[in-house]
Parts: sequence; structure tokens; C-alpha cells
Amino acid sequence: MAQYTRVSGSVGLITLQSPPVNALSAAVRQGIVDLMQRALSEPEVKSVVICGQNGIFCGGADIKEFGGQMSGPPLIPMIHAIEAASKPVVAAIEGIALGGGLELALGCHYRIAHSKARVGLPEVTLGLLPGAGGSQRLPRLIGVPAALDLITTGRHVTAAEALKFGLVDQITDHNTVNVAVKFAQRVADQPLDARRISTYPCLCPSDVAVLFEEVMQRVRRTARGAIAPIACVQAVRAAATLPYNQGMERERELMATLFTSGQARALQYFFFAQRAVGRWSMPSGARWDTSKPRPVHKAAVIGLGTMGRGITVALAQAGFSVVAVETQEKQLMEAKQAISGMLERGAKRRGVAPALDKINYGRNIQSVADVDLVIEAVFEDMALKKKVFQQLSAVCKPSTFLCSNTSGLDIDQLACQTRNPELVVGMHFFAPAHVMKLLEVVYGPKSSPLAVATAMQLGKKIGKVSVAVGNCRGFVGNRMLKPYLEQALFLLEEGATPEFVDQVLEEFGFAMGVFRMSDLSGLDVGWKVRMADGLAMPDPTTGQPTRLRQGRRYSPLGDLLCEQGRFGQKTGRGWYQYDKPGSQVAKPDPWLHSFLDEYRARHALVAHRIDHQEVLERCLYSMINEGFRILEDGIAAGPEDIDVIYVFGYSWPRHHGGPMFYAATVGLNKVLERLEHYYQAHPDVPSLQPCHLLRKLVASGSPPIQKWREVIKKVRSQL
Ligand SMILES: C/C=C(\C)C(=O)SCCNC(=O)CCNC(=O)[C@H](O)C(C)(C)COP(=O)(O)OP(=O)(O)OC[C@H]1O[C@@H](n2cnc3c(N)ncnc32)[C@H](O)[C@@H]1OP(=O)(O)O
Repeated sequence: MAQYTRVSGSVGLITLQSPPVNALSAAVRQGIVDLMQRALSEPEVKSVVICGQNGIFCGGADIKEFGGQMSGPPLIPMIHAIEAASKPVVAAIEGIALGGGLELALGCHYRIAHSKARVGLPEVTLGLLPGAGGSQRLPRLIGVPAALDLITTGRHVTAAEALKFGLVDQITDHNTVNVAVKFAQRVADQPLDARRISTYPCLCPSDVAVLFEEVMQRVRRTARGAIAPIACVQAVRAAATLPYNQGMERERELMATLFTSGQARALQYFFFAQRAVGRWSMPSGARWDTSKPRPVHKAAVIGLGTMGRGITVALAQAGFSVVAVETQEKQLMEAKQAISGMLERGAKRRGVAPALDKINYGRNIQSVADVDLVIEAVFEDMALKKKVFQQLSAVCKPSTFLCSNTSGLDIDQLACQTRNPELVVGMHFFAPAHVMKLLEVVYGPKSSPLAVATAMQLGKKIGKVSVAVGNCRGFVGNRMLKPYLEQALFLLEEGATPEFVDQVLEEFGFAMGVFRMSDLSGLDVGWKVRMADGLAMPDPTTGQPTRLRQGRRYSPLGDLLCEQGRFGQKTGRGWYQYDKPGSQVAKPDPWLHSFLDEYRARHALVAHRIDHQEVLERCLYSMINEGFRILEDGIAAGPEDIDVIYVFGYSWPRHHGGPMFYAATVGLNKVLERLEHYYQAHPDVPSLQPCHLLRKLVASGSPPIQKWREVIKKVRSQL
């Protein structure tokens, strides 16, 4: 909706009213069309100001409307009518002008922004392009290079940057609407021809063809299969090379392709999924809106290895006082130096002072006595972690939250070491912890809603997307990774090469295939865990069959590589070879190919031709199957939680929506049928056996993903 008022006698003020972000819903568009007509027809009105209520100009098209039938006046003619108006129209931009909101402002003749406002064309992040004339007007206003940057990245820019680009005409620290009204009065009689952006020529640099080629190459390289960034470049190229009307036609064609693509649907689903995870719930019924967090002023980090350092940086950068504890003097000195470097580099990038004074370093665990929350980040060893939790429980205030950055150990066992197990939760960060957006907040059977709410809020404050998950081996992310890694190894046993498996996964859109990723993280990490679990078997005298563990198929390939000292990038050898230890350029290794041949011969495995489809289906469907088990077990509240974890923590390509959304796109019956097929071929691989929930969903007619929670509830209640 929109409201009309006459101010200062001669200015028609149109206020968009659609909380929370004044999105351009059908009702809002109708309001703008009607009220523009009214303002133009009233003779006393000499100029018009468009603003949004509650200090927010406009968050763009109403994304919720994308899935349904289009109703109400379309955006493009509405914006054209504003631009063609006979009276000056001024956009008063407060808060945000994003997507269609900025396109609306570009249709106005003038733009006044508050100094704290942000503007941008983020449509690319929703699998779209600025399809209401934005791709044609923006380059005409600010030039091709700047428009390409904004449109292909979707980044928001500050009012100051927008002023520099010429995207807004004025910025103010005062009441933007008042300033815009005064401005509108001043320009009331001025001619408008020079203010209609669609009539501007598109000024291009002399080497524009080279520029487009370079940008297209960069976009193709980084898009990982996403089509919207490429369409964005094509649309801007149309602005640079065609008259406005033809450019608009090209924008429309490209938009139609994107709009109906599965990628746009996936990205729009993901937009809401990211927000849905904030509305967490626990099986006990505790929820985000009924559980109040307790404020955290001072936190501590125990253990300053790679993870502890990153967590310390994340906390300090967000303004928390941190006590950083490392018991070994040498490690403490090294960590201090590394943390200071990280803070200084980060601060330089962001143009702020480094938060060095936020951190107090110490070797003694006693120094955490007065903190509100501790994050333990010592080595992934249960006995060690238990000891640390016992010490923390003795040293800290009774009200201190004790959190573990374990990547998969039992939170309950740690909680049992403390006086107040209800204040214990997992806070599973992802490396590098000051960069990666994901945080799994893990609740054990004893964790209180207060502890979960506090960890979730702390995550938000340090800029993480936090997902509340239940306690089980590997939680959500690493639990699902297990069958994926396992299938990749089985594929090698059966005839594939690491290069081929990685190529298929990278073509699908992963930043790195499974083997390149293992080389980067270090093969020894998983090896140590498998040894602790009694799986890896360096000693052939144990009598266990090499390729069988606990009645299931097991691949010792990773263990065999570790026994050779091949730990990945850090040793210069792993699934690939590298020029030197630490190098990142992976090259196929003939040694590894011979090793695989010998291994297959030794175990009488006959290599068969493995194609693209088999790699993708076995790796992804086994992981998805585990995702369904996780939902069935109540470890994740809904498919959105899993998808957000996979996109932010495991580089799952966002334009496929996440593994569970992908399963819905492929068709649950197809996933089920292919799992059945592979399980029949590999009955000793339980992760390929389709789980009950998947069968139940298929039997219920494969409802849309938004309806899965209803089926999940039924399945859980029957268990
Ligand atoms: C063609 C396509 C055209 C013309 C387009 O315009 S596409 C849309 C382009 N606009 C965007 O991409 C903006 C999307 N929104 C955001 O980036 C952010 O929400 C925000 C910066 C506007 C506000 O961020 P924040 O303050 O952190 O709040 P939330 O993100 O939590 O959002 C609050 C609630 O508003 C809902 N929302 C936000 N934008 C839209 C929108 N464009 N359409 C519909 N709903 C929107 C969001 O889902 C939150 O709702 P709840 O989840 O809390 O119910």
C-alpha cells in the first residue's frame, strides 16, 4: 500500500507502506500508480516526493510473490510513467533502496539519500537481473564499469559511494524526507528532459569490448555454473551497444530465461531458508521467540591453534573483550603474533583500527574466572576436552556458558563434566573461523534454551549464520560429509581417479572437489579420528579384513596414503602432487594412479568405466539420504537448516539451493529409485539404503519442500 499527503502546499508525498521493508507488492505498486496519477492531476501540486515508511525506502520486489501468479500493475510501465511524468519526482532514500526499490528511484528525476542509507541491485543473488530497467538505466547514469560491478556482484553501496558514482544527487544527515521536500520545491519549475535517465547515452570507455570480455571471463570463472551473473553482463552489454528500447527488450528476454530457471527458484528458496534458521526450535518445544538470550560482555577462548585464533579474531572484531588462553608459552607467542596480524589485515581492509586491545592473553585457565562465556577450542580429543571442561567448571562463575568448538564429539559427555550441564552447548565454527559464515550451535540433551539462545545470539553478533542442531556424531554437516567422502573413495576403488571425481563435483558447482578439499584440509585429520575410532588399521596384524569394518564396506585408501606421509598440500603430496609442501596447485600424480592400480589388483577389484552420472549420484544422493536420516532423527529441525549449513559451511553451490532442495528439484522418487539401484549393487554400504523418511515422502506424493516438516512430524511421532 501507499499513502498520499500534500506537504508544504505544493509537494505530493507518496509513502510506501508495506512492512517490514516496503517491498513492491501488488498493493504497493497499485498504490504508487494511483497516487502518481493523483499527484499529476492536482494543479496545486508542482512536484512529488516518494519515500518509504519507518525509515526504509524500499527492499525491492516482493520476493514472496515470485512463486505465484503475477497480479497488480507491472513494475516496468510504472517506473516508465514516473520517469515520463510532467512534474519532478524526487526519491527520498532512507535505510535501503534495493533491487526494484533502486530501479524505482532510478525512474525518479532526482535522488536524495540519507548518509546511512545503502543502495544496490542484488537481483543476481536471487538468480535474476535488474529487470525493471535497472540494467539499462544504471550504466547510463554511472557508466559501464561501475554498473557492471554493482549488477554482477549485487553488492550494497553506502550513500557516500553512491554519491561518488553519481547514483544519488545529494546526501544528508538530516531528515531525508524534509530535505527531499525542500529540494522538490526548488526544482518544481525546472525542465525535466535532462533528468530522464533512459534518454541518456551510455558512455563507454574506449576499450569497452575488452572490458566486457574480461568481466565475462571473471564471472564465468567465479559463477561456478550460476547463470544469472552471466545474464547480468549480457544485459549491461545491451545497454552499452543498443538504443534504450532495444536494450529493454534484451533485458526482458534475459529476465524471462532467468525467471523460469530452476536456479532462480533455488536462490529465492535459499533467501528465505537463511532467515528461517534464525527461527530455531528444539525437540523439547523451546523456540527462538520464547527463549531469551543472556548478554555476553566478556568471552574466553581456550586453545589457540588455527580454530582458536580465528574465533578470537571474530570475537574481538565484533567488539567483545576476549581472554585468549594457550598453556604452552611458545604456542602462545606464535598465536599472539598470528592473531595480531589477522586483526591488522582485517582492520586495514575495513578501514578501521585493529581491535588488538580487546584481547588479554594468558597461559593460565584461572584467567577466565570472570568471563560470561567460554569457547573451548583445544585439540579434537575427548579425553583432553573432558579435562578442560572439568577445569572450566571449577574455575568459572556458576553462570558462565561453556561451549565447545568440537566438530563432532558428544556434547553430552562434556556437559557431564560440569556443575551446570544446562549451560553447555557446542559452537562448531568452520575454518577459517573469522571468515566462514557458518556456526553450528549444538544442543545436547541437557542444554537449556537459555544456552542455545545465547550462543545463537552471540553467533549473530559476530556475523555468523547460526543454525541450531542436535547432538550426534558429526552433528549435521560432518555427519552428512561421511557418506559423501566414503562414496568418493569407493569410486576410486572401482576405477575412478581423484581428478575425474573432482572434475564432476566442480562442474556441479562445488568450489573444490572432494579430493582437492581433503588435500587442503589435511588427510591426517580424518586419519587420527579413524584411528581413535578403531577404523584405520596401520598394523596389518590386527586381523581385520582390510576392506571391511563392523560388517560394512570400508576403504583404507586414505589411511594408506597417510602411512606414506602423504597428508595433502602441507606435505606436497596427497591425492595430488604439489610443486612443494604448502603449494596450492594440484597436479595429477602418476604415482597415485599406479598405487590405485596395484591396490585394485591386490584386492581383486576390476576397474569399470565410471561416468559423470554415477559420480554425482553416488556422492550426492548418499549425502542427501543421510540428510533425510538427520531430519528423521530430529537433529535438524527442517530441510532449510541442512541447506544453509551446506551452502555456508561446505561450499555447496547456492544456485542448487542446498542438498535437500536439490533432492526436491531432482525429484524425490528419482533419488529414491537411484539409491535403491546403488544399494542393490552395494548391499554392504548402509549409507546407500534409502531411509524411512525419504520413502515416506515419496509415498506421500513428494510434497514441496515447504511441506516436508508436516511429514517429518508424523514420521517422528511414529518412532
Ligand atoms: C525482478 C526483481 C526485482 C525487481 C527485485 O527487486 S528482486 C528483490 C531485490 N531485493 C533484495 O534482494 C533485498 C532482499 N532483502 C534483503 O537483502 C534484506 O532483507 C534487507 C537488507 C532488506 C533487510 O535486512 P535485515 O534488516 O537483516 O532483515 P531481514 O533480512 O531479516 O528481512 C526482514 C524481513 O523482510 C523480509 N524481506 C526482506 N526483503 C524482502 C523482499 N524483497 N521481499 C519480501 N520479503 C522481504 C525477510 O524475509 C524478513 O522477513 P521474515 O523472514 O522475518 O519473515
